[in-house]
Amino acid sequence: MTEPVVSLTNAGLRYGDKRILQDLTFEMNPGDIVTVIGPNGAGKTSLIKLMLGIESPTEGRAERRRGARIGYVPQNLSLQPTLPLTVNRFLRLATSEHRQIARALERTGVGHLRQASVHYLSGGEFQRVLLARAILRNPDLLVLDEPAQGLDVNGQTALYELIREIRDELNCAVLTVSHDLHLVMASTDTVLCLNGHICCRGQPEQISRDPAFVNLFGERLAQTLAVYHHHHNHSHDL
Ligand SMILES: Nc1ncnc2c1ncn2[C@@H]1O[C@H](COP(=O)(O)OP(=O)(O)OP(=O)(O)O)[C@@H](O)[C@H]1O
Repeated sequence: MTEPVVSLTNAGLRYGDKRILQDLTFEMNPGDIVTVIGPNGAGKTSLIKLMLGIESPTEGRAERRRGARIGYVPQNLSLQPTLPLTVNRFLRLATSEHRQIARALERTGVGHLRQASVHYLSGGEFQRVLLARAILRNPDLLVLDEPAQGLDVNGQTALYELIREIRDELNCAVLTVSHDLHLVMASTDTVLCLNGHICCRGQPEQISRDPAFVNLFGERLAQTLAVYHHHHNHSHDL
């Protein structure tokens, strides 16, 4: 059996007196696509911090496989607007390997933007540049915090398809945080429903019938989502 890329065992997190996360036990293995959903303040970003090792659990354990490489696409990244910065130079902050940069940009469909200014990219283009940056070193775990924010429906679908293709090629584990439940239901293998603790988890169809999910998101939404899960066998251009 292969060792999980990252695992949490009864992990909890407190900030001072405030308990943010408790009793989290789950692991990510190569090829897994897991999406974390939950209301505002549920601890989704805090969970990512535990997985990335930015925060240490105040209870239980968080472990990463020795030598595991992690690629991270942040929720938002503000770049100093007065600083001239091309896409190429932005990625060179992460690696000096020209070939890696070219390959990653081609892979995410924005090879033609290499000399463009990062300040003039559209939301969808910038997300793809961030994704290229995250896959520069062939990560074992790709973590994306609301990657489809601000994209239109076609852009979101295309981005999720791209993430799935990258998973197939790199055989990495993918952990995503998303607020868009419809998209989640259509594009992930496993949903982890978080509200300080793991309320429920499983395949999208299964989850949408789980009482804990219905309780958290409401009957009507759960019913719409139950019929939403389907497989994409076609692609959408940006
Ligand atoms: N460094 C910190 N110190 C104290 N409290 C914090 C800290 N970081 C987060 N929190 C609190 O932890 C809780 C969970 O925050 P977190 O950002 O993980 O939630 P989230 O599910 O990502 O929320 P959202 O969907 O709104 O982005 C919030 O109540 C937040 O105020």
